[in-house]
Amino acid sequence: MLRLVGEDLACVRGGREVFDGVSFAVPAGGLLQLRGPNGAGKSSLLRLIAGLVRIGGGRLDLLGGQPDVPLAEQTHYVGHLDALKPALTVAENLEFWARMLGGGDRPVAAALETMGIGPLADFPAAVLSAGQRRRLALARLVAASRPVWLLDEPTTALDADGRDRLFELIAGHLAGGGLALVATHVDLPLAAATLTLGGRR
Ligand SMILES: Nc1ncnc2c1ncn2[C@@H]1O[C@H](COP(=O)(O)OP(=O)(O)OP(=O)(O)O)[C@@H](O)[C@H]1O
Repeated sequence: MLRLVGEDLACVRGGREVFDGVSFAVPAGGLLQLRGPNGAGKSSLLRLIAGLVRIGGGRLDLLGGQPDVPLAEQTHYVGHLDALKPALTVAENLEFWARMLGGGDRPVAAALETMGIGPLADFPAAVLSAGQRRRLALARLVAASRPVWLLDEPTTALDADGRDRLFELIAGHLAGGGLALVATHVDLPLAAATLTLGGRR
């Protein structure tokens, strides 16, 4: 069974230790909520798991995953920067991401519908509002399926409908045997374990 295990993890950025001694285990169907004050290292931990920040110490393993596929390629990381190409349409942006992520297994139109932005498919991404951009970034989760979701403040800019769609998406992912780590300052209406990072500034 799938299980993401971090043992005694350390992270150094810009020559400064952000955290050390961080351990957790998230099983299939599990949600780990990352809490802690600004600068505690929540984003750094997600980026470390996504392979975007080097591991400074400790071990990180995805047990029961695809042994020949690097962990980073089994994760979906949705960060603060929505990383959209403004000149492309909403649908083209998602097609681009689905290809990048090796997905395409689910139709782009359905992924846009899931986040309630189907009618915006042919709009240039440049004209989207902050909440619409966030919905498009989250639609990537649907367009390409990966077992480990790493979501950094995913509720930012979302209205109540957007949040409901996001929570439904996460719940469906967990019910399907995936797992998720979510850095957030708000309480999620989903059963979750909590990992609180300290506050070295
Ligand atoms: N690219 C970087 N280079 C050097 N240091 C960085 C970099 N990014 C973040 N840091 C530092 O790492 C520490 C942890 O930052 P991080 O963004 O992981 O915290 P966070 O818990 O997600 O904070 P927030 O709640 O504000 O989003 C901070 O001290 C920050 O200055």
